[in-house]
Amino acid sequence: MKKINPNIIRENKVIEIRGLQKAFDEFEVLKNVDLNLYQGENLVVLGRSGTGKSVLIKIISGLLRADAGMVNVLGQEVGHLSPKQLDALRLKIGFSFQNSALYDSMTVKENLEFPLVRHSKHMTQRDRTRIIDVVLEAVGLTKAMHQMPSELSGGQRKRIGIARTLILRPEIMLYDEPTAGLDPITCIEINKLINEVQRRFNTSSIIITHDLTCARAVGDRLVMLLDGEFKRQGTFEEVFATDDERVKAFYNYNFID
Ligand SMILES: Nc1ncnc2c1ncn2[C@@H]1O[C@H](COP(=O)(O)OP(=O)(O)OP(=O)(O)O)[C@@H](O)[C@H]1O
Repeated sequence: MKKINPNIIRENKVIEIRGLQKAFDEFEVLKNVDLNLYQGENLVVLGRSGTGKSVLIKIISGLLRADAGMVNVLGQEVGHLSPKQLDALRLKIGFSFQNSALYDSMTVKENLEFPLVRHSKHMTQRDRTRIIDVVLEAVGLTKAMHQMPSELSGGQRKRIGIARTLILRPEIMLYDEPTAGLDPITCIEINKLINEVQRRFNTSSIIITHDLTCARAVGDRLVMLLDGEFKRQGTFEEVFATDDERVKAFYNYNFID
């Protein structure tokens, strides 16, 4: 189980969502979502397939518009931002997606350089190299600097994907299924890395996962989406201390073979 994280600042909500609703035609995916992400916190979002976790992430990052409710990210109401303001906000959010989508024709270094060249045009080559060194060291892959993505294992690619996300020093990290498709030992390494990123880069994170071992290792707090609302929240033990069959089924799926 994760130790108590002393770096969470509960007075400071980096994400605040109230009464969020989103439907596609008749299908109400998010019915009434309230959510806080506190500064320095790792928040795990659990939920069965199709419950709207990705829709939630897309609304937070302004890729989808909510039908109703308030979504405030880093002090800004996402639904009220111009495209330019949204782009600026997105630079403060790091996305780590399931297929870390590295450019296959570029070396690891070139992959990491790409966001810097694009978004920090006035940075010197020396500063770029320094930042690349910092993030590669943080993910434990300094030796992979000149390798091609095809020469890396799935776990290493995941690490480089996280390094590329960190390179612009985001305040918020969004991890979508960070351990999907990885073997159990590599999962443990990625869980450690998620906690290390939180500690070292002082990020606040939302981690979407079905993997309860991951949830227990990285989550300071967990929330579970059930029928379009967050009906359970707390520590791992608190979330699963219930007779609700839907929650029990989720637990049993993970821990009983
Ligand atoms: N752009 C869209 N248009 C129509 N329906 C959509 C759209 N995006 C998502 N949905 C529907 O919303 C529901 C929730 O989708 P979402 O991708 O958020 O699920 P999820 O909880 O992330 O699932 P998974 O764990 O499988 O990724 C699904 O039924 C999906 O078909």
